[in-house]
Amino acid sequence: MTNYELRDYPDRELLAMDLANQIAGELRSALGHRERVALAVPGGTSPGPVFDALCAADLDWSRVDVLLTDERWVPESSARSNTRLVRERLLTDRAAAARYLPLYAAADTPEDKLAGLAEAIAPSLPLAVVLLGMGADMHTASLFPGADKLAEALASDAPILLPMRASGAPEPRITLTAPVLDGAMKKHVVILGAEKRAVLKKARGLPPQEAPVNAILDEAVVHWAE
Ligand SMILES: O=C1O[C@H](COP(=O)(O)O)[C@@H](O)[C@H](O)[C@H]1O
Repeated sequence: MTNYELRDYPDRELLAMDLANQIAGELRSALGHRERVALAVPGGTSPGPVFDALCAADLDWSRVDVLLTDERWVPESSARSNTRLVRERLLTDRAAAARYLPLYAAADTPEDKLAGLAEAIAPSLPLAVVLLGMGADMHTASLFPGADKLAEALASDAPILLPMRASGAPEPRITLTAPVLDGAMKKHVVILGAEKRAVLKKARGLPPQEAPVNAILDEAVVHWAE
């Protein structure tokens, strides 16, 4: 059974401020022990307000590597690009000094660029901090229930990155695998709204093949607001 802490916030604004402060504190503390540290963040609809607060945090961003937990295989010009969200809302203000490690490069499929993208990420691992989201179908990053490479991505010997295709995802994806995400020194999950809270409860006890979010929940902190 996964063991996580659930923090309730009175509203989304307080959640975003408090979570950004926690992540900033964890990055500062990690920078006290290592020359460079890595922060992985999700795309989608939930993390924007956290990014808006985190980008102003007073820390040595020039020693921080920022990467996504997963990317949709679309160019940055697409409104669905997770990179676009990160560039517009996280890599601004003080955080503009961070180094961005992309999970996308122009090519028809993720397979075309997989090796090079993974090679660029490898020296930054393990992640100091990961922030994840969760979809209403219990996916996290691009670990979707029923996805073509889910079993490979959940395996303890999974590579750093895998391409992923799933009926719940309109385009091909590329994702950090479960051991990379779960191996982060600090893990946070942001979920918003009553529906996702009920989904999280329902996920309890299910195997990660059915509820992929369970692959990363152990010892994570889940931040929730209505
Ligand atoms: O497609 C994705 O979905 C999840 C959840 O997104 P949300 O909009 O329901 O918050 C997200 O964590 C992931 O990074 C993204 O690629």
